[in-house]
Amino acid sequence: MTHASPLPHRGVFVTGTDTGVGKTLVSAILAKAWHADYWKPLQTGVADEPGDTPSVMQLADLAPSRVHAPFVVLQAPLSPWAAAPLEGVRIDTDALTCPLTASPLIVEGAGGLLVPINDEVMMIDLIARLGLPVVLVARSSLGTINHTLLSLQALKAAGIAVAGVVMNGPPSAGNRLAIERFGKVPVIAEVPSLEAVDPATVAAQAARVPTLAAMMEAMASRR
Ligand SMILES: Nc1ncnc2c1ncn2[C@@H]1O[C@H](COP(=O)(O)OP(=O)(O)OP(=O)(O)O)[C@@H](O)[C@H]1O
Ligand SMILES: C[C@H](N)[C@H](N)CCCCCC(=O)O
Ligand SMILES: [Mg+2]
Repeated sequence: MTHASPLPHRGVFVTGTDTGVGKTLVSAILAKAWHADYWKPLQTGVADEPGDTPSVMQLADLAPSRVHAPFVVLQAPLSPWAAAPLEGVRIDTDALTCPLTASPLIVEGAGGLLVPINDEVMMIDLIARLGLPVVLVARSSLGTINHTLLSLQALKAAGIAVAGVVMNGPPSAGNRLAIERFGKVPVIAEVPSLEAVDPATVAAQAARVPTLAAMMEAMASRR
């Protein structure tokens, strides 16, 4: 497959304040909303579950050609740094570049920003190298202010553009206000607790997110 880093307007990197915070659900919502392709380059934990790629394909109802195979798939439900040596794998992040796509691309990370990929490279370093702006997924509940502001601080220090935060879980106006005020980034969507996570509920949430162009224009106007 031919790979090249896409231009910034060509998509986003979906990261989170933690593992299990809702990155895959939000990636499916954004892929549906923006008619985007999806790529999870570093997939761990397939000993326990099929992985995020088939989930997004099903939830966003994506054709197989819109879903790009991971760069590395590892069995253990651990960071890539911990899971790779268990299988004798060395992850060469220099060889890791975005697939060339005709549509915008949603790239989903593994865990949060300071998850190690190998002895030298962390998730945040990979994001910086791929050059896509970030959508940060955060829990809506108590404790999220600290986790979200720490993540935003790390992104700012690394010079990574942040398109916005998605808050996942029961809406909290107070937590949203704190994140927007102290983080100086917009909350672009609030995804409530869904009774079912399926293509219909994903489509309903997709109808509520801003367009990719509007989000990118707003980001550019903040610079
Ligand atoms: N708003 C929500 N309503 C209902 N269930 C949710 C919601 N958000 C996430 N979940 C469920 O919580 C679990 C974890 O979410 P998800 O897989 O999206 O997390 P993740 O950040 O992608 O994790 P990982 O770091 O493993 O990639 C999933 O079973 C998902 O369906
Ligand atoms: C297996 C799991 N679902 C994720 N893909 C990997 C999360 C690694 C998190 C590491 C950590 O922050 O402690
Ligand atoms: Mg995921």
